[in-house]
Amino acid sequence: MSKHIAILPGDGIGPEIIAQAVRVLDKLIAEGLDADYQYAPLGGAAYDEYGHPYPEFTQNICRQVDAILLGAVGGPQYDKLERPLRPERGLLAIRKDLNLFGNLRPAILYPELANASTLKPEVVSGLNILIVRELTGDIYFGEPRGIHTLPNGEREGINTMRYSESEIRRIGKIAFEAAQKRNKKLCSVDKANVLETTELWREIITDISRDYPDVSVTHMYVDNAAMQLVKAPKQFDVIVTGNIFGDILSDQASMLSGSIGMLPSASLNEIGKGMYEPSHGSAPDIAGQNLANPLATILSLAMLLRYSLYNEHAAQRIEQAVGKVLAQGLRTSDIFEEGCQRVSCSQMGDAVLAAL
Ligand SMILES: NC(=O)C1=CN([C@@H]2O[C@H](COP(=O)(O)OP(=O)(O)OC[C@H]3O[C@@H](n4cnc5c(N)ncnc54)[C@H](O)[C@@H]3O)[C@@H](O)[C@H]2O)C=CC1
Ligand SMILES: CC(C)CC(=O)C(=O)O
Ligand SMILES: [Mg+2]
Repeated sequence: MSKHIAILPGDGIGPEIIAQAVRVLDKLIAEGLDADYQYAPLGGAAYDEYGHPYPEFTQNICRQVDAILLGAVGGPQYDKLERPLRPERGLLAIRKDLNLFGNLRPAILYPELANASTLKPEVVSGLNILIVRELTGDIYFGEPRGIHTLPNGEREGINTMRYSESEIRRIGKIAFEAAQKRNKKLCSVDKANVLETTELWREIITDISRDYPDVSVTHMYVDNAAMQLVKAPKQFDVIVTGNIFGDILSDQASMLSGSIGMLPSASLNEIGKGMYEPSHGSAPDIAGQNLANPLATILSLAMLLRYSLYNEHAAQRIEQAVGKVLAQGLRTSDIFEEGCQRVSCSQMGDAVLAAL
């Protein structure tokens, strides 16, 4: 049965990087992949067209399809809008609406990029970490929130960090199962020395660990985890953490793999429906210049094929094609080094297509 995909280009570099991933998808469809796709706006693009960052038009499409491929949202022109209308709220809304609580962010260093990392090659060579980030809870969603005026006339900003036991259990399960398929090491990252929310997090992860005796579990405070990721990143196999800590640590981990332009992601619900997007944002500083690295988006398409279309063969073909173009010495500016050939976003797309 044909699979349906929604393509949400979004804002900034979103349309440029998505265009390259869609060329790859087109080629797979032309060669027999049983899938079709349609476009819908999200974020600032949706606000411009429909007055809302996650309009009904997009909701109706995204609720029906099997998988979604997203570019990125946001841009300075939207930063003065009231919060509920901002692009980033559209992104949070679609994640919540589709219950995409399980965010997988693999930080893998392609051997050819060992020198692109800002860390010494011996610190990062062979790096292969999976960050499992909870995506629909925590301080990004907790109520109350807002900016209020206190009785003394001073303003106060409020956000609320919250996690229920069931939310922790379901992300914990995903992380333990992922660790079982890898090197069976799970590090749960929290701030249980200070925050009750994460005291509960640690208690529940410890409780679940009894169901996975083959996985060795450690717990680490987030400040130490940030330091250890730079000091000795290869000590980690799978990291599980909440929404805000995972957001920050995954950007940090991206630099271990050379560039944030290399880090794909999958956001899954309980029935395998997923939204796939690069871990980076809309990069307004380079938007419209054909400079962005499209590989994180192309690798996100590979994850879509693996986790929502159950087509491991096509996923591996894409990942191998990315390996090949890096081995050929082609580099967008973010991963460029002496002796390599600097290419644009669309030229990188050309090369991946040719290598497929
Ligand atoms: N998932 C999403 O849609 C996300 C959206 N955002 C939004 O994106 C906008 C910009 O946010 P920033 O904090 O600047 O983060 P960003 O990730 O967009 O950019 C950070 C830096 O990385 C570079 N960069 C990012 N992706 C790249 C790529 N594919 N190739 C080459 N260089 C790349 C940018 O040029 C910039 O220098 C904001 O409006 C923010 O809210 C931020 C993070 C995630
Ligand atoms: C709107 C933000 C939570 C997006 C982001 O930074 C991310 O998902 O990594
Ligand atoms: Mg982020």
